Amino acid sequence: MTSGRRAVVTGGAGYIGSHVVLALVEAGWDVVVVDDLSTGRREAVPPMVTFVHGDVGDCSTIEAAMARHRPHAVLHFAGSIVVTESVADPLKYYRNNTAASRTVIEAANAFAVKVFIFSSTAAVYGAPDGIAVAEDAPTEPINPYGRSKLFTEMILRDVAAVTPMRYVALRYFNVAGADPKGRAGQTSPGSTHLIKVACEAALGVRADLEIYGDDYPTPDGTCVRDFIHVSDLADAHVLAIEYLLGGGENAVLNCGYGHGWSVKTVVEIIRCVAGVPFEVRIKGRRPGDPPSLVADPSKIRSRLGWRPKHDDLRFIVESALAWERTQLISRGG
Ligand SMILES: NC(=O)c1ccc[n+]([C@@H]2O[C@H](COP(=O)([O-])OP(=O)(O)OC[C@H]3O[C@@H](n4cnc5c(N)ncnc54)[C@H](O)[C@@H]3O)[C@@H](O)[C@H]2O)c1
Ligand SMILES: O=c1ccn([C@@H]2O[C@H](COP(=O)(O)OP(=O)(O)O[C@H]3O[C@H](CO)[C@H](O)[C@H](O)[C@H]3O)[C@@H](O)[C@H]2O)c(=O)[nH]1
Repeated sequence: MTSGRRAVVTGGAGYIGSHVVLALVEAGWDVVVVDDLSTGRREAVPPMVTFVHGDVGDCSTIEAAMARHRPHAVLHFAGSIVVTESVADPLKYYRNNTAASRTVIEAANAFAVKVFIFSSTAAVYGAPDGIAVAEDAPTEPINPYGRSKLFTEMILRDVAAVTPMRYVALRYFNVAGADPKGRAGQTSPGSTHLIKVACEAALGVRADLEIYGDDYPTPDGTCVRDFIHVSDLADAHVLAIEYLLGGGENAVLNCGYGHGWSVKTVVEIIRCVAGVPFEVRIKGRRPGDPPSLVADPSKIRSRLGWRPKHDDLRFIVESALAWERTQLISRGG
């Protein structure tokens, strides 16, 4: 049964958005997805969810969706997400992440939406020291992707200061894994994410895995990241909406578990869980990669009461592998 509350979810046909849509439907929300399918898939949107095909950077598209559906909340996932691409084509990122977000925020405001949840990123911190980073750490992004998201956080802060809109910007660390019930997973074509790529290598979809740099100032020389299961992240979104509806103040919150794993360790765990010794090649550093990014998650725990259920890298990998196997079967592999 629905609660009569409606959410517009931009980018809801993508990896994270599709998991959040499932969580919202389970929480009783009516959901409208607006997505241009540039990296998302129509099949990722469940049948009970309204789908609008269009670019959220186009004000007539997003305004029409707001006018028609009059949402109580907007969750804004749509965007471009590849750090190296942002280095090569910064204008794409300032258009699709900053300018398009401005358009979505403007449309939400025009239709008096009071609750706005934004997909931000740990990339806003740049290259912090190896210690877990809290939200009040300096924001000094080292790539256009991180800057394009930080600008949107700034727009939100300025707009919320003079309107009734309230927002939560969630700074995701490295999102991985798939829905434990097998209903959703990562499908973006040509994904560059470590766990996705390594699972594809383990299943023979790719010839090998390249490790980008083993000369970083980290314990084993490879980069360190804080991997969060996508379903725990989805739960954080539902809690963030409830928090704002309950009168919570604007907030910027880290989404991570608070411990880091090196690229080499992740690869070893994937080899072990998959039971296949796929080939790994050490390559040079990838442009835009910080050595270490680990969250201090104290604030999201205290502010939202968020308690992750899947803080276990083996479980994350198992769910990602299970999803990849279903993709192989559906492709007839
Ligand atoms: N995956 C991660 O580890 C990670 C980490 C930090 C932040 N994020 C952020 O989370 C959000 C979702 O990321 P994801 O991993 O699900 O990526 P994704 O590529 O799977 O999803 C993005 C979705 O947005 C859609 N989209 C892109 N531009 C659009 C536009 N202009 N209009 C309408 N739809 C558009 C795509 O078709 C896709 O469905 C992004 O904003 C990303 O920056 C992701
Ligand atoms: O084939 C690969 C893929 C990745 N890596 C390494 O694995 C680490 C993680 O890389 P990912 O591409 O999986 O993720 P990023 O840390 O680059 O970025 C991810 O998390 C960020 C926040 O931390 C951003 O939000 C971004 O959208 C999201 O892609 C990096 O050191 C990268 O060099 C490899 O060695 N080989």
